[in-house]
Amino acid sequence: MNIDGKQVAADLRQSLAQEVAELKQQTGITPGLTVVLVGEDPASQVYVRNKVKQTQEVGMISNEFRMAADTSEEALLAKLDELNNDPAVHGILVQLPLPKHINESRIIESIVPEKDVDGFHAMNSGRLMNGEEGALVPCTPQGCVILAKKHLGDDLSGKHAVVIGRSNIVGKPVAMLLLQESCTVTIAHSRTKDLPALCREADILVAAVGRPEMVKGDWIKPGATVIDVGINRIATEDSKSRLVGDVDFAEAEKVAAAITPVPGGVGPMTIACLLKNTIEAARRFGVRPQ
Ligand SMILES: Nc1nc(=O)c2c([nH]1)NC[C@@H]1CN(c3ccc(C(=O)N[C@@H](CCC(=O)O)C(=O)O)cc3)C=[N+]21
Ligand SMILES: [Mg+2]
Repeated sequence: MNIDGKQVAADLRQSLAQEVAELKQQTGITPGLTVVLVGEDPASQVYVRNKVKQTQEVGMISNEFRMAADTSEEALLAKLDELNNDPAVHGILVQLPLPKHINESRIIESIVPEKDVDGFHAMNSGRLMNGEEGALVPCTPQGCVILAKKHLGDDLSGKHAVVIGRSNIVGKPVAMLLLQESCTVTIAHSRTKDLPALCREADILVAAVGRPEMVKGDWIKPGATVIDVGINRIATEDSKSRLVGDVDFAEAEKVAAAITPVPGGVGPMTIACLLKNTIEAARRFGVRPQ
């Protein structure tokens, strides 16, 4: 069975539009999301365009700043300082990866945690790790858990979740969320021994490695729930390209009980959860207009 992330994301955005309308009516605050894009990567530009469109569709304010690829770290920090202090901006997203001459973690830590809608700031990741209230939680991991629950129901307790990938953006935070759901969590990575055998133990398999179709059908336990985070563009014979996940979908769908497709799985959920975080930030920290 396919888990239809596109549909789940559309449903979520519809309820977010309702929340935005209520927040506006009750407080006069319109949630505002600002995306900062450094450089000209065409894939990033498509992604930013989708984000802008969907932000506006739910009734939020969308702003976009494009800076040249050779922008200095100081110039980017100055821009973020301005956005940190702008009361109309509730969420700030700096599109990653950044050009090599810019120190990514320095940039992430310079966003005030209250506006860090990616949830990458140490204050937010620390709160997530400590199980404290009030963390802004990374978007893709939130999307993964929502999609897993779509198939399995709200109670994930006792399930063995295997997460392949240990990035700060997906692997580590999704593992923390699944632990919070009382799963038994294993984090696997490039040095893991006998990865196929480990994956075969998983009730919930989250693939977040960025290697096209790496996870094969015989890595999957019959009846498992497979969440494919990978978005890999590969060349096709007709010299075009197509998107594939980290999971060999054709093989895996025969074995799994449920699997997220690529495209139309986790990707749309990431954007919907970004909007959700921005509304949350506006609700908690937004200042009523005078
Ligand atoms: N600070 C930061 N935060 C991010 O969340 C972030 C980032 N930087 N850098 C780039 C990656 C990538 N990413 C995607 C999100 C949604 C889709 C998405 O919606 N994909 C659609 C279709 C894509 C297509 O057709 O090209 C899908 O999977 O169905 C893709 C990619 C967020 N990222
Ligand atoms: Mg890795």
